[in-house]
Amino acid sequence: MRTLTIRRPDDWHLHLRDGAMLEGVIGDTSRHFARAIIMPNLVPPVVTTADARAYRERIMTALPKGDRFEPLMTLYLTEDTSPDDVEEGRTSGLITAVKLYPAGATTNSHGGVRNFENAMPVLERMAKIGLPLCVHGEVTTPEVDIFDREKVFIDTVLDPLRRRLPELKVTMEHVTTSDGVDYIRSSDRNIAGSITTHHLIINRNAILVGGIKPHYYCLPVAKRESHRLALRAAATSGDARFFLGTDSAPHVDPLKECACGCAGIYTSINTMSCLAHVFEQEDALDRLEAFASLNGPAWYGLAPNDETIMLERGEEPVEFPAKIETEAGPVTVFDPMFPLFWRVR
Ligand SMILES: NC(=O)N[C@@H](CC(=O)O)C(=O)O
Ligand SMILES: [Zn+2]
Ligand SMILES: [Zn+2]
Repeated sequence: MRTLTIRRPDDWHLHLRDGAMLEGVIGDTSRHFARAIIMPNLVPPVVTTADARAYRERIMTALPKGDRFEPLMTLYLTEDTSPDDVEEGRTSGLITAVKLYPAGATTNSHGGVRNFENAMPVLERMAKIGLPLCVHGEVTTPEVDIFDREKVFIDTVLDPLRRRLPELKVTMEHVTTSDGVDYIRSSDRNIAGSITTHHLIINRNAILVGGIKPHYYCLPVAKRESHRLALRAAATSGDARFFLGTDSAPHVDPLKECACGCAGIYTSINTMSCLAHVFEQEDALDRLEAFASLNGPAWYGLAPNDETIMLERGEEPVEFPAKIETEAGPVTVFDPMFPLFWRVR
């Protein structure tokens, strides 16, 4: 049996939701991950430091007894966000990043930023105090094709913003294109990118071939195969600017299996098995630790975890449930469409 021991991983982009869903999913993260950046797109969103403090308490209450897990809180940037509140959140150690959703870009993002001019005072303060901005990098202009929205965002929003505020640290979250990978690679500082588990595994065929498959629909939407290959190359390269952000985003099945299904894929439960499979396929198992456990903390200025986890590759496939049952309803688990042999011991 092959085994691989790595530092305990962290998830640098996670949706835990709230209430019954939070209770139903948090154990799948805390079982393997020591820390996670918690997305603030609740209804209503987490906009102030006080909101984030209260949400953090709800997360800690929902945590299974005995699990050690540190939620790294974020604030949802609006045009009314107060620079002083953001700075206080940072200084008190509560806030790890501020999250930018272009208005209407994705699930629960209607309160996001429409006019960047109005967000400049906060962004300037963040640059000054070294607080990273996490971005959902897609434009929402109706004329722009959904498969081009990441590239157009880089050209028309992200790059101009970074030229205007070169000291701002920006995490380009859930990078899905070779354009995103190239942009990060070509910049010498203050930018990094997270990559999801599922974008390393599926391309857009998974959503559309052989019938419409809502459980492979997420935002940014999976792109063509050449982009998936670019993401794989980036993730397995060891380049410290790329790290894991699962973007595990649970929705109950009725909200996905309908005429207007929500975006989001649930991967917390089998991410480490999927990643070990991908890195093995790429002959890069020795770089899994950098991607899942080292590059992220380095970017966020934190120490890697002291603990380790052991992955082992068995002869028989590991079975994961097709769905998890939560008090909010069933949530379908990401199916990579190949058997998984690696498990976390
Ligand atoms: N990734 C998704 O497809 N959905 C996320 C939102 C997001 O990260 O854009 C969600 O909150 O459901
Ligand atoms: Zn997003
Ligand atoms: Zn997300």
